[in-house]
Amino acid sequence: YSDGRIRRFPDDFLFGVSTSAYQVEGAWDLDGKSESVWDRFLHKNPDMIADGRNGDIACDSYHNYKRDVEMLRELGVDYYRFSISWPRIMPDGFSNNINKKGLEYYDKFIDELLKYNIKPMVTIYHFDLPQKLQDLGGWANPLCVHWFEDYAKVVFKAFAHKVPYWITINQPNFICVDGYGGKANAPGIGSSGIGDYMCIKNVMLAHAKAYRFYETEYKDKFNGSVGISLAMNWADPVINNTENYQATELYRDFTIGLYVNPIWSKHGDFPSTVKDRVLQRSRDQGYMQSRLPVLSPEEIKLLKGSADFMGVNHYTTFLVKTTDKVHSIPSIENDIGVEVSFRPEWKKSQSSWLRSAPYGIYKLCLYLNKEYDYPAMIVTEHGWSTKKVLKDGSRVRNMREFFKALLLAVEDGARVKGYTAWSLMDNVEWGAGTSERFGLYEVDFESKEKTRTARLSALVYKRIIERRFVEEGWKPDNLNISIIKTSRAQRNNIELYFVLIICLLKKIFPHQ
Ligand SMILES: CCCCCCCCCCCCC/C=C/[C@@H](O)[C@@H](N)CO[C@@H]1O[C@H](CO)[C@H](O)[C@H](O)[C@H]1O
Repeated sequence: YSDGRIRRFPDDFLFGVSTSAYQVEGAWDLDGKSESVWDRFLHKNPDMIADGRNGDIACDSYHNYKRDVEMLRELGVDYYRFSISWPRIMPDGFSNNINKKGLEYYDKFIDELLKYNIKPMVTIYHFDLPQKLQDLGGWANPLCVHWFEDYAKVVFKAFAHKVPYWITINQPNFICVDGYGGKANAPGIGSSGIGDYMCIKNVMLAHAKAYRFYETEYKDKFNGSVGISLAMNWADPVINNTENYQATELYRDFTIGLYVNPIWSKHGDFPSTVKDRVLQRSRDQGYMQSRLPVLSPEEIKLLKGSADFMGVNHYTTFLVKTTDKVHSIPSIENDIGVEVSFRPEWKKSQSSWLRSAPYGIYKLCLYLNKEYDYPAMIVTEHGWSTKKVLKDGSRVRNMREFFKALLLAVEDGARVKGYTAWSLMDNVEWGAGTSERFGLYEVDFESKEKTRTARLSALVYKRIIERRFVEEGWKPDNLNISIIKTSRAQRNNIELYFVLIICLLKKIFPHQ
């Protein structure tokens, strides 16, 4: 996936970085914010956090947001993807109680971004449900679709005029499979094979409701783009025989198709392979109905076409093979019936689930083009974890190789419009605490100020954004980073002023 040729990023390709509220903001109970499911989960289970650090303070971006914007200016990014915390805006979860101070925080933060021509890309929901709604069933309760719609309405009303890019929901699979099916992520319900599927249906519908609301109320006025971010790691068969090939296709249908099909496929709905498999397994297990809830014709219609872009969160590739291993019953794992692994030669990161296999993005893009007719995509997350180290050569290598494969995919027809590095800075990696560092900037969590320091990867990313191609072997003299150039938007403005001045001069002195 790299033929040695240098490819340039298209002129309209945008670069950004990403974080989420729980992972960076801190101020967990300040200025009227209420408890989220992640606050509750990690407060109740401190032993589950790898290094004991939860999101109570995190990077303290609530107080350090100006420094965060300064870092974005140092990098020279076009946009910043961050999320809004539902319990900060609506402490009871419902629209009857809007926290003015919460809205004010995001308003001044967005203004700070706009001041420097950095476009906000807002994720409306990145895992932090108000605990009060969880007490009513959370995403397993079909009413959560309407609770989320109301929350989205409040956020759109407040910021639609300032925000050009919206992501309704981040990674339904992480919310549902890990949080409702499993116990390792908040809210840790552990209803595998049942609660996870109920949650998936509700989360997908909640997304569609929010999309339709923006489409009706704000699209004409502000012409923003609204998408959804989906976890899309690539999967290949361990050995290319028919059995493993079919198992891999089914694995993709369960991990990618389940979320992509309802929005981007021609006929909408969950993939028939998934519906058939869960129905068959459910019956075998004595259930009278499928554990996967049905989407009604109206719901299929609501979901179909409900996104302006596909947010692709891509980190790695898994190798798939069929298995006799007994997964718990019922469970999604048992419904799929496979085992995953990595090639031993793929470089390890600091996270057990993440190895470097950058070719996966090329294959993923071509797969999405074929299956879903060339969707418009934005890579809304891609990154690499290390220990606490400033010279992060492994992140630089992984990023450069990824870009080469991505550019090849673009040349071969992928409509990828932007790339978002995860993450701007080290943050609270959910249950892993701060033991897995994903930041382009290192954060000193011991310091009161949560001091941020640019890593080697920050300088390399900055250079790629400036030059718009990957310079193999380029190294900075040192790790100093500063704001040395105006952003691309500012440069465009300067060019525009220049043209206007020339026109004006020509008018004043027509014969010169
Ligand atoms: C030979 C040993 C084989 C081991 C194989 C391990 C198999 C693991 C099983 C699958 C687990 C999948 C885990 C994938 C997770 C990512 O897609 C997910 N973490 C991405 O979510 C985003 O992650 C960011 C960094 O982790 C960040 O936390 C962000 O908030 C998330 O949106």
